[in-house]
Amino acid sequence: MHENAIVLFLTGLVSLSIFFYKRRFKSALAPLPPGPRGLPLLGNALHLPPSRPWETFAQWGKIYGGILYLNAFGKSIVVLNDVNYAFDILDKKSRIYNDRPKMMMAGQLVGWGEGPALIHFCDTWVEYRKLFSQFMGTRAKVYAFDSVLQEETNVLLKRILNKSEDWTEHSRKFTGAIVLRLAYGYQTKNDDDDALVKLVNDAMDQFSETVTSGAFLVDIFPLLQYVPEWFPGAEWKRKASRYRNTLREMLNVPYDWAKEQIASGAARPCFVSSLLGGEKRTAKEEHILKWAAAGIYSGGADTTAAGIESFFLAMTVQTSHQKIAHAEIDSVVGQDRLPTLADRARLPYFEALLTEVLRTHQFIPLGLPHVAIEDDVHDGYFIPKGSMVITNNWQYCKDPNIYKSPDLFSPERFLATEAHTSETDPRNFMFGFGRRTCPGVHLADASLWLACVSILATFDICPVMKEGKPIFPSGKYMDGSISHPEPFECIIKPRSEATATLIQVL
Ligand code: HEM
Repeated sequence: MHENAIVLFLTGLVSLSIFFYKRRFKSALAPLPPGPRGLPLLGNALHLPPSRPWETFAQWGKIYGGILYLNAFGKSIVVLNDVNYAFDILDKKSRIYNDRPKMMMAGQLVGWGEGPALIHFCDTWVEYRKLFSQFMGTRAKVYAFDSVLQEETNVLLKRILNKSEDWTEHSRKFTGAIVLRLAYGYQTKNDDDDALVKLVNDAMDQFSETVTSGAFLVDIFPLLQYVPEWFPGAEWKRKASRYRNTLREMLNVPYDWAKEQIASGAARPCFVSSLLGGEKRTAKEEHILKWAAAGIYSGGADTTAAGIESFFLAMTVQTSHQKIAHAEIDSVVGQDRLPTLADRARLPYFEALLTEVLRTHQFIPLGLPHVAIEDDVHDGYFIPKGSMVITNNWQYCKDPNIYKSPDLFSPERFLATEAHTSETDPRNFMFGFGRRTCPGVHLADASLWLACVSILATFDICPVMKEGKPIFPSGKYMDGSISHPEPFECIIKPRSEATATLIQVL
């Protein structure tokens, strides 16, 4: 017994020594990636841009290269400005880069840290990924829900026809309705008064507010989490508690509704019904299912809506490209029916146009941060364990090494001809990297395609005219991890009487 303890003690000591030796060895041999020089204790905290950080990161990239290192209050941050670093580090070494940073306000105090997008690398996260893959892991699985996508697209077109100026709101309702139907089988009726839609939207707004980095001091000084709610000035702590309650409701109310539907035999096919079935589940299994269903809503609604808004923005400016797409849709689909997912392969110009919109309008400019779970040396640089690794997707789309004349809006770059091959599809990186890559990629791709092609098949989108001159939108994007275009006006009108009638009779 006594000998065993000594052996255990010595083994532990040797492992620890090897660990520290390896770490020192790695860091001694390899320097940290280059980056702006920081101040003692604060590091680069004062350099970190409060707004549109992707632009500043790209400028630093010009000075320091494709990989750069920052430090904020002792926390290591590695920014990848070159997509090849992102592929080599986050895809090829995915095993050691699939953690997420601890977000004190959104993750810990409000509670989103238990959900699929923010949870640490652990068995529960593996379970989430399995469930997503079972339900929507391939294009074919998502296309099996094409009637849901088609019905909600019809509703979107009707709303645009009735009140075109509210197109932003319509886009959000469209994506919200799809994810609620797919996650819970819940079909929104009059969603202006729909309590469930309001509940999930409130939770999502609160998520966006709390997940924005640097918005809450507790994210920078985690010790503040121990401040009691009654403490003068601790409004943020009381806010965390209110938001936590909204989150709990958002998790439970739609899930319990879906369970009742299953029990009464009225459930529509959806994520919860397909995975829960009629079987009794353990509390742990239910917990995972509940969070995974909420992950579909939180991951899918705002992101895809930002994509549709970006499409409206691009079409307002790129009117000549819009005309070419109109002609293609007319020749393949005509004006007496709407396009369907089955038409996709026969609309190559529209496909290229949408791809160019995605390249030129990056609405998730920095992806979601990954965290290194081990020390690493990459390309001669030391990346310490715990480093937050950020991909600058915004910069990849502007990189002249990937795209010829990147500032030019040219769908043709994605049309392979005998003379040239198609350039890199931005979908290869805009959905993330490694094992954390977006599990909703096929759903996002299908719903975005169907909404945008149907809008173009039926409407003309043009700039507002003032004194005979077109007023083009600024094209600027707002701050936020999901970045929406700054509000702008455009004219949306039916292309013909035939397309207006087509929508009215839907
Ligand atoms: C155009 C729309 C969308 C874009 C651009 C997008 C993009 C992304 C990105 C960049 C990430 C982070 C990947 C990484 O860490 O490397 C992500 C994660 C995620 N997305 Fe999406 N997404 C979209 C739509 C959707 C949809 C429709 C769903 C759900 C059905 C969804 C669910 C999720 C979830 C659950 C995660 C977290 C995955 C994890 O951490 O393991 N997303 N998405």
